[in-house]
Amino acid sequence: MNPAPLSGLYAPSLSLLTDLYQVTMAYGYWRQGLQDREAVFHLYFRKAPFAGGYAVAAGLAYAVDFLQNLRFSDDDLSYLGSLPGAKGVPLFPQEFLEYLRNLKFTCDVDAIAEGTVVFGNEPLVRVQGPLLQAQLVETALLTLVNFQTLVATKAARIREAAGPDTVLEFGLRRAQGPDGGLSASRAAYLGGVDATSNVLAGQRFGIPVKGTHAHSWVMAFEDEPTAFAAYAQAFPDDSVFLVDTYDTLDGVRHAIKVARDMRARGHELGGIRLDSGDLAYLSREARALLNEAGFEKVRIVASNDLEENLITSLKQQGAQIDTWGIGTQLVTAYDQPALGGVYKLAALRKPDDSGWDFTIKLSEQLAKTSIPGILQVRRYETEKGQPRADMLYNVAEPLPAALTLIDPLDATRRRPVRPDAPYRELLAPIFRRGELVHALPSLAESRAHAQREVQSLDPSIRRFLNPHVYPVGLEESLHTFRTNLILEKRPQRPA
Ligand SMILES: Nc1ncnc2c1ncn2[C@@H]1O[C@H](COP(=O)(O)OP(=O)(O)OP(=O)(O)O)[C@@H](O)[C@H]1O
Ligand SMILES: O=P(O)(O)OC[C@H]1O[C@H](OP(=O)(O)OP(=O)(O)O)[C@H](O)[C@@H]1O
Ligand SMILES: O=C(O)c1cccnc1
Ligand SMILES: [Mg+2]
Repeated sequence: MNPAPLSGLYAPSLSLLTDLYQVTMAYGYWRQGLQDREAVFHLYFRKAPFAGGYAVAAGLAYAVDFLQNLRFSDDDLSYLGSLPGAKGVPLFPQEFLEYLRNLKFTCDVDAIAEGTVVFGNEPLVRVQGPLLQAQLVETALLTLVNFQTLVATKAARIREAAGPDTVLEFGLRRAQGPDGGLSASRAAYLGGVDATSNVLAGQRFGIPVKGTHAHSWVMAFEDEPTAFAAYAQAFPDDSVFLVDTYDTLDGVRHAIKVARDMRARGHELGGIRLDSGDLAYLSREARALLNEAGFEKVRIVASNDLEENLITSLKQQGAQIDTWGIGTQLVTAYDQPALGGVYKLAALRKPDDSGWDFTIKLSEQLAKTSIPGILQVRRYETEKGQPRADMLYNVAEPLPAALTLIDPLDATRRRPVRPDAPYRELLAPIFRRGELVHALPSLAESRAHAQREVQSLDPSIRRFLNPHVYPVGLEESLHTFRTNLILEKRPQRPA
């Protein structure tokens, strides 16, 4: 068989996109007769990435595709059946594989919409259903949501720095492989860039595709003016010249010369691109040369290892750049290459069906101790829609009349909730008993939602340096329950 490594990469029916231990646990649960015990898991991260104040949720559309197509094919089952245990006997017996063959995803899934701003400890996805199934999907959900949330957040930061300028994503060549490149282009667009150079992402997701040309184009001709003229011949109305192959300001002069010829033929040069040197100085000089020659509308594109802090600095230096091309730093989330999202068991139906056992993972660090319950995130907002504070609460327990938020890391930090405070609930039903019950928005709609969401945050939470910490609290009765559960589970050793 000749494997076609790319063709299936995004086919969402990747039922073996998992860690082996999910399948071994599934078999173990099945042997114990625990496969259908109702369980609740939450997917959440603990700290916003890039030392920032927020994250932009992304990846849900991929997760939905994955879950909708969760079915073990004959190929999947024969592969699992071929796995040997230590003594050479198959790791998984045939009866279990038959069980998997008939397995249908029947869980309830609630999730926060893509593009919504989210904070540490908030479940982005909640899965409730048969223990075996809810466990089995852990790894896929994490890999689909972690990376895209990370890149969407990076893109939102770059958008913040660029303000109204155009931002182009140029990352495919430096991405973490083809999947990294494709899902990064999607997440970057969701998070706020305007277009991508990645043509496959354009085709698959409808993202606008844009680009200039490389240094090799200039090097392939006898001199720079000839190269520019040749490009203009091919693209009389869609040319952006890369001017820094030999000498940037000479390059600008050559671009102006060709732009004059273009204008004489009824066409206009779109822009020039700077890809090295002092981008602040060179862009100012280039702008002056272009304006003097009557080319005020020719855009100045900059690229070269840019990211949000450099963009901010260049703007402070008076750079005359109106289009930012960002590759490596964006698609690899260079300064924080992974979001540490986790998936934790938070509730199990009691064996006699008389209610829930809420479960907790203890840790030496309170920050890593999980939150028990069947959680919902309630976002309190001002009348103008500015988020003020989020409350995590257990939907399986009645809410008291008077609500207080308690910081999960410092129980002395409390905020009473005004009884009339407007709010919205962030987790919305996506699947009910395995059926999709939610019409997913288009990528463009999620992108517009992300822009509104980020803009609605107070600037103190959006800033890059030591952002203000957005308040996320546990509802008081949840806090009390969790504290008591920690005390109950933690061994009390005598001093
Ligand atoms: N005015 C500026 N202030 C701060 N950083 C800048 C400024 N101009 C450029 N930079 C950044 O400095 C870094 C190094 O720029 P430099 O011109 O040395 O590029 P380079 O990688 O050496 O160029 P080349 O790609 O031609 O080798 C890049 O990340 C670039 O974005
Ligand atoms: O810098 P990034 O944000 O990753 O943006 C993409 C980079 O890719 C291209 O050149 P490449 O890096 O391949 O060659 P160069 O470094 O010689 O310009 C382009 O000219 C940018 O510099
Ligand atoms: O179109 C461009 O200018 C481009 C595309 C990919 C990488 N760097 C630049
Ligand atoms: Mg480069």
